[in-house]
Amino acid sequence: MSISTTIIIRLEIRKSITSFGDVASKIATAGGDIVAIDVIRAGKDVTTRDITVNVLDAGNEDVVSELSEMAGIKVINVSDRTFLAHLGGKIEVTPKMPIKNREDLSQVYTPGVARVCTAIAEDPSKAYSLTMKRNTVAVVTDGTAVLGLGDIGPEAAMPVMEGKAMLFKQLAGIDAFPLCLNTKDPDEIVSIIKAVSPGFGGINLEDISSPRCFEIERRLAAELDIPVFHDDQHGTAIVALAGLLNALKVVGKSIATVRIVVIGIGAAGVSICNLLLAAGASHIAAVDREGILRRGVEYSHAEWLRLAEVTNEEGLVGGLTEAIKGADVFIGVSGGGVLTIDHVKSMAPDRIVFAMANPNPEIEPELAEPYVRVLATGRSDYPNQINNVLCFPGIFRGALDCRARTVNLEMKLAAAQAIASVVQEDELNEQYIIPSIFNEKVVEQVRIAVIKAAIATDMARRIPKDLIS
Ligand SMILES: NC(=O)C1=CN([C@@H]2O[C@H](COP(=O)(O)OP(=O)(O)OC[C@H]3O[C@@H](n4cnc5c(N)ncnc54)[C@H](O)[C@@H]3O)[C@@H](O)[C@H]2O)C=CC1
Ligand SMILES: CC(=O)C(=O)O
Ligand SMILES: [Mg+2]
Repeated sequence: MSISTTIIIRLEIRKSITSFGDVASKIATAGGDIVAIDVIRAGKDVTTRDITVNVLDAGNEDVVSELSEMAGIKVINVSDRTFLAHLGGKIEVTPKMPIKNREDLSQVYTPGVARVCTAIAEDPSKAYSLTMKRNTVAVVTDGTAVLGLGDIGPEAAMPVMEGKAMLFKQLAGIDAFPLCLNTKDPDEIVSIIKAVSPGFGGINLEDISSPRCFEIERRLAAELDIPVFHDDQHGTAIVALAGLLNALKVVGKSIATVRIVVIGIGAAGVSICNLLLAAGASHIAAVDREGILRRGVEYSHAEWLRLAEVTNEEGLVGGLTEAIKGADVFIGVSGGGVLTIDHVKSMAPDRIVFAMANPNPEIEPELAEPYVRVLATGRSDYPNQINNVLCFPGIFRGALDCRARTVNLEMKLAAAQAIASVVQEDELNEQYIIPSIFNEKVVEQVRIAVIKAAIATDMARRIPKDLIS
């Protein structure tokens, strides 16, 4: 599947030779979709226009080269809106007050700042009130499992981490810093994160490949007293559970009895299986490259050995083809194109398909749609976007506000219920099982649910004013 993108083509059109109508039909024939036209200069014979065109990546060159070959047309420039949005990066640090004079300077900087430093040295917990710590999260990656792009390195991971930081800020008011590490060694990653942790209220691990991600998260959670949350594991699992709870209501089935196939038993897949089991699922087939996980096989991967004990109670042998036959639910967190139409057709009636791999889902939505009752992807350009962005802003807002020690199972289950409950029963339908990330209720409801669960399980170190009863 190609990813559509928007390009802006600046053209000179010599009116005595060709017309804008000819240009428009050439763009359409080459597979482009005109979304905006701006006149830059209108001369007697030559007009200059910026034409904004949606194209499939693969078709990008076709549109431009076809235009270049037209008589009376000169292509001046082509720019890609997505790349333009990334020029110089997407985030910056902004001071909360201006430094206008010497008095301001001596307050925010030396000598005044020294008294504040001394106060924190005497009582380190004051870092929460006198520094940005209480509202700040590190978004840490080693660039090894960036979206479904794989091990593309720490520099190439930056745009995703900057994007996560933007979402933290816009959706939950949290200041998040991307930290892209030039090491894949779990010992080194743990020790770097521990060393930088004093300045942060929480650690969001992102796009660190499995199985290293499990050990890294476990060690950090045990050794740090701030929440450590691997977004690809738990954020994804929480949103998948929320979507599934609502999808099951739409088709009138129960989580305890449905047969669920999860493919891609990496960071996201392991956590999805764990959370679905905790939420009452009892028939899960977990499938990876070595086939359906089953008891008695000596997997090198500790999480697979553990999952093999608690899934696939039927002892199914084989791969996706065998697992999906008669299944009610497919959840994909593997890679693009793994699921075929024949797989989908072999499922039970009222099929639920969550094809969540990014940027390309396990099956093209247009192909699957005629055969499924509920379809969701991880992308923003189709209905039912099951993406961890519905979770991480709210879960960290809640965890930071109650100064949670960790994010435990109860808090995760509460977050999933909260996301699901944003869609009211009378609004639920096949096309609307999960709220939009722009639905303002999401972050607030997740925050409240997470804080309540943290208080109930003794994980909260303070109760925010609005929740003191
Ligand atoms: N929609 C969402 O919110 C999220 C989606 N994802 C997507 O899920 C995918 C996996 O992400 P992670 O778990 O972080 O990566 P990961 O690298 O930890 O795990 C991927 C797993 O999928 C397996 N896999 C890949 N291709 C397969 C195939 N053809 N058949 C069977 N197994 C296969 C790999 O062996 C590996 O175990 C990526 O495409 C990612 O973009 C991940 C997190 C959130
Ligand atoms: C959404 C996300 O975190 C991922 O695809 O890795
Ligand atoms: Mg991710």
